Amino acid sequence: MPLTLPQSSAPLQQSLSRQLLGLGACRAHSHSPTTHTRTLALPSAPLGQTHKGASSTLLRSLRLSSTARCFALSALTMAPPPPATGTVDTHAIETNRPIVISGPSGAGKSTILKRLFEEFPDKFGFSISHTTRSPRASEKHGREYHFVTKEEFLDLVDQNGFIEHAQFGGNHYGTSIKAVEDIAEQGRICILDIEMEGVKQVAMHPTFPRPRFLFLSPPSEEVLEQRLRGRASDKEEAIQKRLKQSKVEMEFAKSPEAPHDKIVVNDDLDKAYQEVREFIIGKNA
Ligand SMILES: Nc1ncnc2c1ncn2[C@@H]1O[C@H](COP(=O)(O)OP(=O)(O)OP(=O)(O)O)[C@@H](O)[C@H]1O
Repeated sequence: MPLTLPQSSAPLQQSLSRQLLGLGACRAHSHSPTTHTRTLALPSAPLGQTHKGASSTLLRSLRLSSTARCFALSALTMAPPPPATGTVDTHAIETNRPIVISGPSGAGKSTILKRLFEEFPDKFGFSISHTTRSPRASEKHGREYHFVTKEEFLDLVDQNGFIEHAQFGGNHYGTSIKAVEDIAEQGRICILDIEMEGVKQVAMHPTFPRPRFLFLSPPSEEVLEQRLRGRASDKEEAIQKRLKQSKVEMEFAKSPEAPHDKIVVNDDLDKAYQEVREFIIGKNA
C-alpha cells in the first residue's frame, strides 16, 4: 500500500517531493505508521511535458515527512482522479516497468532518489495517491492526493483498482493502477517508494504486471540508528518505532518470500547511488 504513517503520509510525500524535485508540489503516499508510498516516474524517453508522482508513507511511517513522494508538475496536478479499475494497460506497464524501492526508514531512499531526480531533472513525473482523509487547507484535489469518499475508495478496492492500499489513522490510502499506468503510457518508468506491506501487495496483485523490486539496506542497525538520529526529524518514540520496524523489514528482505530483484547496501553513498542508478536505468534495466 502506499505508505501510511501513524502520522499523516501526505506531509511526507509533499516533503519528499519538494526535496526531490525542488518543486512546490508533489504527491505520493504510504500506508504505514512510519512510511508511505512514493511514486515517481522516470521517463524512458525525453518528455515534452511534466508530470508528478511519488509516495510511501508507511513507510511512510517512520518519518512523517516521507509520505509518498510524489511530485507534481503542474500539468497533472489539476487532473481529476482517474477512474482506476483492475484492468491494466499491460503493454504500457511492461514496456516501462515500474520500479518498487523499499527499505527501512532511514536507509537512504529519499536521499538516493533525490540524486536520481537531480541527475534526470526532465525525466520524472509522479503518480497521485488516493485517500479518504480530508484535504488540508493548502491541498488540492488531484495534486497532493485524489481525495475520495470511503465508499469510492472501497469500490476501487473491490475492483482491484489499487496496486497497494492501507489504512492509517482511520483513513485509507492507496496507489491506483490507473495512476501508475498513466505514467507508463507517457513513456515513463514509475518508481514507487513503498513500505513492506505495500511491497507484498504489489507482488501479489492479481492483474498488475510484476514491477522490478529494489531493496535498500542500511549497512547495520547501529548505522541506521545514527542516521535516524542525525536526521533530527523524529522524537525518541518515533525513532524507536522506526528501529523496531526496520528489524521486521530486514528480516522480510532476507526471507524466501521477499520479491526483491536487487538489494543495495547503502554504506558509501556514491557507491550505493551508482548501484541503484544502474538497476533503474542501466543497460540491463
Ligand atoms: N550513505 C550514507 N551515508 C551517510 N548518511 C546517509 C547515507 N544515506 C543517507 N544518509 C542520511 O541518512 C538519513 C536518512 O536518509 P533518508 O531520509 O534518505 O532515508 P529514507 O530511507 O528515505 O527514510 P524514510 O523512509 O523515513 O523517508 C538522512 O539524514 C541522510 O542524509
